[in-house]
Amino acid sequence: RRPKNFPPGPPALPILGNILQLNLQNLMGDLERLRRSYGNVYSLFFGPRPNVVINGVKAMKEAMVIKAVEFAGRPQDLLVHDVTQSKGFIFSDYGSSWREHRRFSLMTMRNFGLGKKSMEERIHDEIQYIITTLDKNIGKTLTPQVMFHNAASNIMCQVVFGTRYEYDDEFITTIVQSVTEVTKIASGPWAMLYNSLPFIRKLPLPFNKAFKAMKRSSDLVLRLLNEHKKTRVPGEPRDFLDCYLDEMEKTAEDSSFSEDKLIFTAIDLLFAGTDTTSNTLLTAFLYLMNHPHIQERCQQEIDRVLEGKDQACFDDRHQMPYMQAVIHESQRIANTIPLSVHCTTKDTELAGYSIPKGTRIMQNLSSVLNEEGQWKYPHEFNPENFLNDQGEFVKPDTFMPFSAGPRICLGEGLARMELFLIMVTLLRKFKFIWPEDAGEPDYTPIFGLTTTPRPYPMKVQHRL
Ligand code: HEM
Repeated sequence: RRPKNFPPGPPALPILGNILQLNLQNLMGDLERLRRSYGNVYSLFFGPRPNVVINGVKAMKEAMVIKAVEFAGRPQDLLVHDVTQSKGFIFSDYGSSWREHRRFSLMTMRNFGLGKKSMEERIHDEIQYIITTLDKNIGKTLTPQVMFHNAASNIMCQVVFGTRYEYDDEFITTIVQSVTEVTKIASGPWAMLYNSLPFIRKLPLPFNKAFKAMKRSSDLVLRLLNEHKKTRVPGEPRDFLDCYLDEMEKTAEDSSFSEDKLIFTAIDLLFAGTDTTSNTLLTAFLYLMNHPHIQERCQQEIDRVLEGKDQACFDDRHQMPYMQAVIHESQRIANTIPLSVHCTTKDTELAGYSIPKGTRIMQNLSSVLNEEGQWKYPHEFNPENFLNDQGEFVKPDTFMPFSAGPRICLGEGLARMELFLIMVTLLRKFKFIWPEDAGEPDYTPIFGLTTTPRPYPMKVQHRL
């Protein structure tokens, strides 16, 4: 039963709640249908537990920005939480451990050059590997999925482990495969059932594969951590692992920093920073190939601003309003994380409804990124969504692909830098062409924890 003055929603069955009425493979269509019936704030039962779904920018801001702390928790009984043994950072609840780890991670990434030149150099180094791959494929048709995935993963590996890996390296392929497997299970129907029906958790069902896959990853990171411990010089950190080990020595024994948490925080960063950035890049190039006039306009702006310069730097974005608009529009359309799960930290109210402490909250970010009435062209790929009448770049409040409030994406700065430098450098050098024999592009993405474009082919030519 819904508590008093709780957001409305469809009638629910005992034990199962609403799960039989939902497409557990892809919730997005159902969430939109229910929004039309019940409004921007409604509730659904996953098993016996009520979840409040938040849609649209108005309710999203009230929850995530105005009542920030009240909505900043994370549920502690989800599959992803159990798979990371409650030691990860992304799924940790609002509290001192999360706060200390968030502050530490942000500071460490900044010190490693986030927003500064050295991080730009690391990204440019990795771009050279993308260029080599593309150079080898001039005139041929390639599938860019693995290339962008490896590039994004290597940038994170440099930050976290201080090294990049060859694309066929066993360490990185095992981690990437395991993380992909966990992600796939965690966003599929078995995770929904695990999260909804606690009594099935001990049964030998397919969600157990997620635990095995995570164990493979954590064993590998532990191996790397042990190597780091042997070779590190205290006070002279080479990467995130070293910084964390320094921090553990500085802080009291009862602090929230521990080797176990380091392992899962490292995996979290790798996971959070790989699929997200690579899927956004894949979406951007899919649309740019099929909108050649937009691609050409980007290239004209890039050529003009970078004339006489060896390479782009992140500050060049201020001179590139059109490119900025295209990147932001790609992120809007990519809808990379369509849903984020939070939990209330105290009894609160939203849109006039009462929501008790500990209620699961589903933040439908997708509903904001294509909300009618908020965008000039909510349902089409059009950079004009981010340009005013003078052709200047403007970022509406409704642009929330990184979420908002205290749990806003920790890697926003890094992701924005990667997207800008990678897209500008590649568009300057290459022309991206949709192969003549590829048929009509299929823009319908594959739903998951991160939205992925369907695999597609790409042709490249040199421009200069
Ligand atoms: C285009 C790329 C990216 C997008 C669209 C994206 C989006 C998001 C979103 C929507 C959230 C959930 C926020 C919430 O629950 O309210 C999130 C959280 C997070 N992201 Fe990203 N992200 C991207 C790249 C990255 C990168 C490169 C990193 C690496 C450092 C990263 C690290 C994280 C972490 C650690 C969290 C959890 C924050 C917390 O719970 O306090 N993300 N991201």
